[in-house]
Amino acid sequence: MKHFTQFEHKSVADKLIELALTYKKSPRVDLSKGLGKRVGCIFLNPSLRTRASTQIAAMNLGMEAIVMNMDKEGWALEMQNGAVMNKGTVEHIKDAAAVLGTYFDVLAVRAFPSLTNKKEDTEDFIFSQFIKYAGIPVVSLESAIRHPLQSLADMITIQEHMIAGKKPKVVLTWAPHIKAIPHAVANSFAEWAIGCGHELTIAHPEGYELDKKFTEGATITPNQKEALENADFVYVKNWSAFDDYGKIHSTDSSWMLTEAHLKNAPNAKVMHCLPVRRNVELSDEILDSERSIVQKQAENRIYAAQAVLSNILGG
Ligand SMILES: NCCC[C@H](NC(=O)CCC(=O)O)C(=O)O
Ligand SMILES: NC(=O)OP(=O)(O)O
Repeated sequence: MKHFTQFEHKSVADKLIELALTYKKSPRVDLSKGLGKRVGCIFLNPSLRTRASTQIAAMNLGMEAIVMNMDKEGWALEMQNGAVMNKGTVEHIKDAAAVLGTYFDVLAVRAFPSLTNKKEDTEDFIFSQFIKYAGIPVVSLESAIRHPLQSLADMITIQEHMIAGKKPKVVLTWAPHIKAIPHAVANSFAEWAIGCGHELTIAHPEGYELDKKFTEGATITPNQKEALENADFVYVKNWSAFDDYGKIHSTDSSWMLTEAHLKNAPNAKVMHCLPVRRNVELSDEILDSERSIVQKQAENRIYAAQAVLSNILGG
């Protein structure tokens, strides 16, 4: 594997899930694999899970991880080719990424969307600049359009909790939020769930259609109640409008998932990537109940990252 940026193929996903579960049983079984290797974790946006789990994953492989919170402690990066840099930006991505490429064996990057420039965001412009100029393998720590390490952890978590021999009904439901939120987690979850062969239903209010390239193969409905019937896994997530790019069309609190929403889904496990706005997206009663597997997802972020780094190291 060169870069890790998106779902490639079910066979690759299956191998990564299997390797992650091996590491979960014996986290340090490959402790010598990454000795002498370094991963640079570049954050252009905040993080709790991705930041810590990627460092732990690297340490479990004997790698050194260096984290740079570029949004707070780095030079302001210029992304536009040919820019006359006489304003706020200090260093061009061409120069910065090339330097990072000489310091590290693997580069891991978080670069959220602007939610104002649809063209640049959908092309994953900023993230692609790192791939273009670093010259080493690049891992996505959430880009403008995808969050593949989250989705891999989600697929591992579903595999661990599904009933053997029963094809689970997986539902991705939109939830309210107070802010305009990226599409990356929802896009990626759809891409991986469909790619891994799960039966996926996506429920959202009118106006919240996701980019079709991620949702082909899913059943899409504005009827949350119907979607939730007999669900086995319910992934709760807010996203802003995609067509009317980055806008908030609804804050309808009836979409917040509560126990009452799940009366026809007695076995449903509830998922969220975290951080979650309690009692806005999801109720306390669900998050604090046996239904919630959000902590399992967060734990699996370590082994997802470890499987990906191990695969990139090769051997
Ligand atoms: N990395 C996981 C989620 C990141 C981002 N959440 C946020 O921006 C939450 C911000 C807030 O709640 O204020 C998202 O949903 O795409
Ligand atoms: N789920 C997730 O990516 O969390 P962080 O934003 O805290 O890294």
